[in-house]
Amino acid sequence: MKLQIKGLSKTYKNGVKALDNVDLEIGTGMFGLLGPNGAGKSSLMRTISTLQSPDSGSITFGDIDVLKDQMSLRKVLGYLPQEFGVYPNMSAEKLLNYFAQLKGIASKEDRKKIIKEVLEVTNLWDVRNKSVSGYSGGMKQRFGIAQLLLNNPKLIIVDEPTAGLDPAERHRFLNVLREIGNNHTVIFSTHIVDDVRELCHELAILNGGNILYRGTPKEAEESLVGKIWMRIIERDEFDEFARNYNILSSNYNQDNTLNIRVYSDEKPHETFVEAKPQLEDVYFVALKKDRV
Ligand SMILES: Nc1ncnc2c1ncn2[C@@H]1O[C@H](COP(=O)(O)OP(=O)(O)OP(=O)(O)O)[C@@H](O)[C@H]1O
Repeated sequence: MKLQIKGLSKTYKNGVKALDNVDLEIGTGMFGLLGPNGAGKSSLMRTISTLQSPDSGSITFGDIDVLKDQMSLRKVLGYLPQEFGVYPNMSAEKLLNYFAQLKGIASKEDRKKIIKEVLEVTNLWDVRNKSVSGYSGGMKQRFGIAQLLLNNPKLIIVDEPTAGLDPAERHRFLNVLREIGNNHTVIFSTHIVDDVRELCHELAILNGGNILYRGTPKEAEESLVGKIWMRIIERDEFDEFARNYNILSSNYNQDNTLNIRVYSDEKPHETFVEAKPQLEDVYFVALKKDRV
């Protein structure tokens, strides 16, 4: 089912324009919403999830008019907010049983079946008898996915789920999402470029409430072929290079030198070599252009 967002705007009471005439179309699969802190990702996610209202615009999911018929959307929605709050001292299995009852799954047999399924999908089956309050950050995030899968949602929204996870936990979490993305519409917000590169077949870059880019990661990278240039400089040369070139990113080498990546339509200087564009370059170019 397709999610269609048109002309969505939101200005908070303090005058911050969090969403500025956002148009976005999202189909089945993993969709990445990439943007820095404060870009408006959570505002967009909360609006789609019917937790807050926009000032103007429309949202439809299939034939559901999301802003008018919030209940219909909630029935098919699975939402994992940025902060899930505190978990009680209860085993994962018991807690899921409780959530399943809240979600109206009346038959004990049905609950048992779906709970087994969601524990297996999220790789928590072996630790189902352990208390969720004692889970690691990554396990808690996977539990968050398990609970939202209970009512078999058609639209899944996860807001910055990998923030604060260690690399192994992040990897495990992304694998779970990848599995789910095969047959659901999943919107996944993050400020981590690698999350999107590894996982999403389509992405949008959001900043200042505006969509700066919309397409596939591959198209995004191809759009910068011949425009990304690299060279190694000394650390203390950085300021001078920053004045003369459009530096997108710089990384330290072990010997105190820096690798810089520069955006330019032409070779900026004979000392630069052409680099293969990466999604991270696309992200920085979009943010830089937005600032000009
Ligand atoms: N309830 C609110 N009242 C006032 N301003 C808000 C409110 N919620 C968010 N904002 C502001 O709106 C802008 C967008 O915030 P939002 O939380 O949507 O961004 P985000 O991309 O999710 O960033 P983060 O990752 O930091 O949460 C920010 O400037 C934020 O300070």
